[in-house]
Amino acid sequence: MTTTTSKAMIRFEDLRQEFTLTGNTFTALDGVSLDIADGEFVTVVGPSGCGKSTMLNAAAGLLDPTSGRVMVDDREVDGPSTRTGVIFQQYALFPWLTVRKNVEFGLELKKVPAKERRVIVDHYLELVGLTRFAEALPKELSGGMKQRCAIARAYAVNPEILLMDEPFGALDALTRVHMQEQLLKTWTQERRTVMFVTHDVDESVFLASRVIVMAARPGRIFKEIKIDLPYPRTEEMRLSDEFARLRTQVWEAVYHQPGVAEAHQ
Ligand SMILES: Nc1ncnc2c1ncn2[C@@H]1O[C@H](COP(=O)(O)OP(=O)(O)OP(=O)(O)O)[C@@H](O)[C@H]1O
Repeated sequence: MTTTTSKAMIRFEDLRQEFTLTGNTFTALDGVSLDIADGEFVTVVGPSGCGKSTMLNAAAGLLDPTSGRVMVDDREVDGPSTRTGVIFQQYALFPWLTVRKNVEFGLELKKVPAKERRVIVDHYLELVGLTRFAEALPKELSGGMKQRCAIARAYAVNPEILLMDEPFGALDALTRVHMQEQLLKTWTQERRTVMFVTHDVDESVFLASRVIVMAARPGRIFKEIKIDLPYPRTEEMRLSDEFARLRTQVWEAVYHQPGVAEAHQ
């Protein structure tokens, strides 16, 4: 399926990704073509193993495509870039650095002056609720707190593109909802382009202006669902009939695909 929007920030062009394991070649992605517009918020959902992370890793420049390519702002992706912030579910922090120093790390690399760094770090620590833990080491934090620290670190360098792979998966339900709201708040203010992989159908609908549903064997785009709910998204919206209708639509596209029910029997 090909989707064309006016100005693509991320463009997948007929991407095919094969992996060879113990002599067997496996096609993780086949014929993936997709445009994600500048400033757009796209979520990617689909059954386990359909290639969601592979697609995100290709956009992050962490893979060498078998054929096809990924373009960012009309340039072929051939490795990681500072324009792109990547947040994984299990994000490794530097264990020897405090929370503050972890968040500050990318800013030091970018040679941001110390005074400015402090303001930025304070802002993002507050955003993720870690102000009181600024001087703690990662080993002193819970899993959810570590993840929030990783998120603050990625946001702090203000990348144009955020690639997020199940970033809130390890958080408790309340923190997760808070982080979704905060992510949308920063996105509406700063309009980064976001590609967000999730297993959670509610999350996919709440965040996105477009949900991409993938199918497996081989991994490919199965359906796109436009989410016409206005921003800012509110708690009332989550409980609305329109949200319920969209959630059902995405749910059916993910779980009523041919072969999905059988794969889980
Ligand atoms: N580096 C790799 N080497 C070999 N196989 C891989 C590699 N990365 C992914 N795969 C395989 O490619 C397929 C797609 O994996 P991927 O992690 O992209 O799926 P996913 O949709 O993100 O899955 P999940 O929802 O379970 O996280 C899987 O069958 C996986 O085993």
